[in-house]
Amino acid sequence: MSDARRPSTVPIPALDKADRSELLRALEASLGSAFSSEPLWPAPGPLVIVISGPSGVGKDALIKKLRDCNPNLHFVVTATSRAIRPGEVHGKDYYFVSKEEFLTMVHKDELLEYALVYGDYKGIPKQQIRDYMGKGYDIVLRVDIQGAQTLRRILGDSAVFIFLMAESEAKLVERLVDRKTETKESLLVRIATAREEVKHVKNFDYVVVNAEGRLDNAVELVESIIDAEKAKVQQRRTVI
Ligand SMILES: Nc1ncnc2c1ncn2[C@@H]1O[C@H](COP(=O)(O)OP(=O)(O)OP(=O)(O)O)[C@@H](O)[C@H]1O
Repeated sequence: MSDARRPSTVPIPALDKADRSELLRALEASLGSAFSSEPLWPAPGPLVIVISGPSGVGKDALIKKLRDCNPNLHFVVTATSRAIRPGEVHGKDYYFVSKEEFLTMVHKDELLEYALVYGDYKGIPKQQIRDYMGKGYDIVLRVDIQGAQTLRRILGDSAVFIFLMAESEAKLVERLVDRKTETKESLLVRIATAREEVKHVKNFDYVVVNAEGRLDNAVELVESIIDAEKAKVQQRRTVI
């Protein structure tokens, strides 16, 4: 502030002699208002983060690690009509429902997005997202590329879209083969689909390479993306 605007009647004590609170009071009096302790910038609102990528790239593996270290993230549990795989837990990995139950959810408009993927339905329950956003959680959605494209149409730029990619096609195929969950037919479909899917990366906001043996780096990069998004001046605001 220029000297011209400062009321000349308020004396500011010498900086090397005055105690801190005396100095602060004098500065306030001199400026004509008390210093506010209110935050200068509002806390960022909840973020919706969409993580996608080809089958076998490591989406589940990455999400498992993210979950361990980020209690403020809510990982949306997708409803699916596919059969449960060994080790999977109902209500944690997916809500495993019958095709009939799934179609009832569709008719009741309870899903943000749904699709038929490799013969099975997968969909995102809306209410779960609303509940957790209301509690201040950031939301993580794990969807295939087709789902990410639909979500982009629905959510536009209000959500953050991250494409998870392997370092090479060869490594992606090795991972799918080593996982031992696919038949010969479904392997071929997934690989052919992955070749097409990589072309959609341009519709995403970020790409994260999940290189062999370097899952931790991919997790750190996703965490950094979330931090950066939280620090943006123009915040994304999602309404579900
Ligand atoms: N960085 C990595 N290095 C080595 N193996 C990995 C890495 N990331 C994931 N994997 C392994 O690759 C396999 C495929 O990963 P995952 O099941 O997480 O893929 P996904 O993208 O969720 O696949 P889908 O869409 O078919 O469910 C798993 O066996 C997983 O442990």
